Amino acid sequence: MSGEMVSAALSGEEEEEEDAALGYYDDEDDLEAFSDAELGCEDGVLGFSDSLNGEVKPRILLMGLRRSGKSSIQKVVFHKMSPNETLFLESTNKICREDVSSSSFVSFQIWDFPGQIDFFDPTFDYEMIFRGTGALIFVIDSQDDYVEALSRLHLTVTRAYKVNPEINFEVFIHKVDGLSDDHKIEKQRDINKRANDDLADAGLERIHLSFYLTSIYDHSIFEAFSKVVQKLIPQLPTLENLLNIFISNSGVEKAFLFDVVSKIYIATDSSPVDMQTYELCCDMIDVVIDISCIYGMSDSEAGLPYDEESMAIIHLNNTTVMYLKEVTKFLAMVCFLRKESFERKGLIDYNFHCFKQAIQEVFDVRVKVQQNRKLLSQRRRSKLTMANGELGNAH
Ligand SMILES: Nc1nc2c(ncn2[C@@H]2O[C@H](COP(=O)(O)OP(=O)(O)OP(=O)(O)O)[C@@H](O)[C@H]2O)c(=O)[nH]1
Repeated sequence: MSGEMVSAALSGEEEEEEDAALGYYDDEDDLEAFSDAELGCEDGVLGFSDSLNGEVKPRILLMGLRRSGKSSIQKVVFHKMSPNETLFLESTNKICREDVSSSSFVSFQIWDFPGQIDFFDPTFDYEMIFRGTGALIFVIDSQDDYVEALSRLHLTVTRAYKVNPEINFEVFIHKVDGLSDDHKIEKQRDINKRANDDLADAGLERIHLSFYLTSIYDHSIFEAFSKVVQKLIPQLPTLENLLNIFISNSGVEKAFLFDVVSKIYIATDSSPVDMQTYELCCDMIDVVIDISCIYGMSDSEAGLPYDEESMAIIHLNNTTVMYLKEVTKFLAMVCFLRKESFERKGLIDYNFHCFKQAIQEVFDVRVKVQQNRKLLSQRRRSKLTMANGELGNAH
């Protein structure tokens, strides 16, 4: 009965285009607007002008003073580096940009600006950088004196806002692992107040800053990143709704949609998230990927050992079952349910199948819109070229 309800609610088109679904987020074909020389970049994987890609793959900048922890955050979240190894990371001496986009749902760029370089130098095109940005994360080292960091935050935020008022400004009060709970709250209150006072003095109180306490030594950095990314996903309400329908019809207590590489959750149902549940999900993803890496791949294979066959079941000692299943190339669902509910695994799997189809339909719409816009702009361009040609002949 419940299965039918879900299938009725979720199913739409009959055809299942698995390959298309798996390739939703590939945006390399669309990177056309700026040449590498204009961008001053080294690897050339960039498409600032392409706002559509920005919608499907949220684009995020990570900025902050020297040694605030930017590279460490990137390495720990996206490269599975252990926090202790970041002690040996070398400081970046020039403006350095790195893309994290090929293996994850999250498209993410780190702009590492060494302290002494003025990135508002007229030869440096900051307008172009901010124009295509969805979120700007500014990292402040909470264990250091943060007066300079706050003035740079103010400068960065005000300039960025002028270029693109749509940017979400996210402040990571970082390295809080060394602080007591009271001290953490006190730091957050102080930084929040000073940063907002500076904006008010400049008559810019409409700029909204969000603050997070983070550390690479626990899950707070993943949790904060999840919240930043979720704000940039236009399909979020639909994803949440689908997860709500799925859990209520399957006897599941909690379900998360995870980006497997980064362990960022891009959506969850509307019941509250507690940190422990989230940490368990992260641990489960680690176990699945690590075991698959060691035992699931042949020597010739490369890349992430994660495919449509990927799934795992873990029975906890408190009668809770954790169930992980592949949704797309980058995404997995992790759910929590009671042992009794798991006896109806057939129903859960059927509902999951409907859920997966619905997710594909959601992203299909985006792909179609993207393709239509591309076609339209191509037509416009060729019309313009023809008109110019005719004008040239008339002369
Ligand atoms: N205690 C603590 N130390 C951290 C944390 N994150 C980073 N660090 C340390 O901070 C130092 C600087 O980190 P980096 O990641 O190199 O900082 P960065 O901002 O990239 O520095 P530049 O490349 O100079 O701009 C390293 O020794 C890290 O181990 C954290 O959450 N807690």
